[in-house]
Amino acid sequence: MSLNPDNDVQQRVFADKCRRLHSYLLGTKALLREVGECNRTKWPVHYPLAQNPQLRRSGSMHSLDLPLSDALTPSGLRRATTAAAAVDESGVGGSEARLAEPGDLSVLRLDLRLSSRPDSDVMGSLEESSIARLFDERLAQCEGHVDKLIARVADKASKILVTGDLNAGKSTLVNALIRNEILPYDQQPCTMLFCEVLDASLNDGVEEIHAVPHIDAYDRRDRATFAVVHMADLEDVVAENNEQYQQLKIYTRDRRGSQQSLLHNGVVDVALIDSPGLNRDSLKTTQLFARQEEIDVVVFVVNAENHFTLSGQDFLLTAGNEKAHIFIVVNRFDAIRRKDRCERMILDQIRELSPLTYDERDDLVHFVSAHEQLAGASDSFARMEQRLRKFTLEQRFKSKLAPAQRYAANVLADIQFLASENVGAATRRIQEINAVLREGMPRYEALLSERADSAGRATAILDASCLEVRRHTATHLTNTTLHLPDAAAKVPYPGLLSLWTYAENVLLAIVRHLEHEVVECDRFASFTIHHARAQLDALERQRRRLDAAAADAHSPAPADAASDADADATAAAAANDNDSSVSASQLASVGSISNALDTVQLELADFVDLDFARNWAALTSISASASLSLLATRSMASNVFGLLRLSSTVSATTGRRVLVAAAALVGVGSVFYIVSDMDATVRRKLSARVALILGEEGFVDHHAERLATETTRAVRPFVWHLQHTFQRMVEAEEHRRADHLRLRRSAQDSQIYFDELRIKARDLAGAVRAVNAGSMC
Ligand SMILES: Nc1nc2c(ncn2[C@@H]2O[C@H](COP(=O)(O)OP(=O)(O)OP(=O)(O)O)[C@@H](O)[C@H]2O)c(=O)[nH]1
Repeated sequence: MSLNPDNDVQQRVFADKCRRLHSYLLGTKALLREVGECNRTKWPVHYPLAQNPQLRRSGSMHSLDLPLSDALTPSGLRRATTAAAAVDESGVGGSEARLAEPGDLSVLRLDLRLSSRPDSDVMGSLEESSIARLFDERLAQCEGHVDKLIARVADKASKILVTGDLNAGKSTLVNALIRNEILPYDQQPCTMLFCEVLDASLNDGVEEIHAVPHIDAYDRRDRATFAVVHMADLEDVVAENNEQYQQLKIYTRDRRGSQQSLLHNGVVDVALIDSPGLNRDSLKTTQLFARQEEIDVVVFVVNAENHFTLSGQDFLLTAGNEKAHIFIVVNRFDAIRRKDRCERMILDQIRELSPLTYDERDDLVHFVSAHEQLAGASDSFARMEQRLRKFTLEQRFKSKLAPAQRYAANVLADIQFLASENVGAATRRIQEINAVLREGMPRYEALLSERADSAGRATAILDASCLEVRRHTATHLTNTTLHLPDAAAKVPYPGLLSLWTYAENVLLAIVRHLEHEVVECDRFASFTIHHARAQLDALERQRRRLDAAAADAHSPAPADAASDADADATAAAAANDNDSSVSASQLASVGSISNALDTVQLELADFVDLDFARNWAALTSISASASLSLLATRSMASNVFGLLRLSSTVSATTGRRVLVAAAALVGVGSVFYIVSDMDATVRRKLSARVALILGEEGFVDHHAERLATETTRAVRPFVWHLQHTFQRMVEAEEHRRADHLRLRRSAQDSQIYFDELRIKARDLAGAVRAVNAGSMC
């Protein structure tokens, strides 16, 4: 039977609101998941530390003055002044500072109860990554809660959780509400597990008690999922559960009609859940905190003799995150002597803890005696019962949907707030990166130009050194081969009898002289190499100064100091290698001279010079009477043939005499000349032969090329080293720039993402608000 003539319409409207809210809750969950994904993989969500007043004053936290920040939580959606805020103002919140400012977070606030310091101080000491991790956990919790809300909105039944401090009279109250003393009660704490009281019609009309070990697996039609408890055993099971059962399902019958009964009311299935006292133990209390999230209506029972305990305050603050309205029953009021004073004090507490409940205190706060009601009718109890019925059945939006709407709105407000914060953070990041890139550009350009300049100069030093060594060696050794007789002339002539030894000594002296001159050329090459290295060292020092300046600009740590040292060691090793390779090459070259000349064998021709053309003057002085026709010839053989021809043209006797005399004269003169000029002949002939061999062997070109190559090998590692280190500097700078560009790209993406997120959250919040405008305040 309907409570209202328009009941069907109301039911349809309510069902439509359920459907819409259900879909918006799914949207809210999707946004939470999106933010979590972004926080984990793309951009650790910047968590505002605005709680610290000093930081806020310094302007280093929220950038509320950013262009996009005007799109912060719309005033209509901004959560009502939270109970948390009230706690801060009153100071009854203890040492755990709560958010108090309208721009602060509520649902997504990281509740760090690590110490007695305010949250902001704790946050300040945390790494950004730790905050991101904590925030991720918070998002997951929040998503879990939204899941529960989705289930609650989808569930057509209404659940009323009766909770409060130990011994406040919760069980007595439930009994009074169903007019059946089914739940055990006692002066000492006795409720050890959740007892859900349902109408027997939900169990096919059978009054029965099911003890459920695993509530998620419970199925009333499957006896394997519960144990039936006899009425006589109920007290024992409730009082001494020993964790055997998670919950009792008590199916009972309220003999009253649907107009009076809360359980079978003709509108909606209702379950009354009696719970263990709040401060029984921490496990039970935690379960209770978690349980209230699945519940539509919380009836909070306060012992009038004790007022609100700390656990009670804490519970109300937590529940207040989504339930703006909490039904409060101040029980055992009969035991209070100064009722007005008690009432005033408790209402004062409620005003601080749940302002919206306080605003509707006539409907939501009741001072009763459940005990008296059980003993007989009580007006105050009847009034309370009637208001609870109304709150649960007629104001179902307020009791069932409004908490979900409020929670979703708070989540969406938090997302908008965080999105704006992160748009600001991303904008600041982009500006910082732009500044760094701008400042770094001249340095980068200078580095590029310095690298090009140094590379050009280093290559020029190398080329000039090689050219110099090649030219010097070619010139020097050419002169040396032209003046070999001068070297031979230094060998003392021991006389005709030691002529052979003299020739050997001359040959040796020529070889020694050549060796000496080659060594001279090597020395010149070494000098040139050292000179080139000194010039390259100067360039390297200049590069290091540049590197140190760059390192100063980027970080206090010296850039690539270790790797530079390695590179220096490599260059030094290469240089040493090349030093030794010069010496080895030098020895090899000297050896090669000896070997080439080893093949020079002394010959008779080295001692006799028959070239009369060149020796004509000497011969004429010795044999002035010789026939001029003989002088026209140029070789010994020609002389002989000339003599033979001459002898045939003169008369026999005279001619023969003259010829014999002339021949004798020439012969004696020639022999005398040959003998007297034999040392010069040896020097000349051997020098000429050696020069000829050296010419054939390409001696000058070989050494010019060899030393030029050696010079290149010795100098080039320094050039390479310089180029390499410059290259590394440029690459390091380019990596830094690439990193900055990547970070800027990421910040730009985040800026766009969070701006879109803010708009999505704002639109969704508007839709959530529109489900039942006015129900959220
Ligand atoms: N004077 C008076 N006593 C009451 C009232 N309601 C309950 N009691 C007594 O208070 C004691 C505790 O009542 P319970 O209903 O067991 O309280 P509870 O909050 O369920 O206790 P736990 O579940 O153990 O935390 C019992 O002795 C009740 O008889 C009341 O309105 N007035």
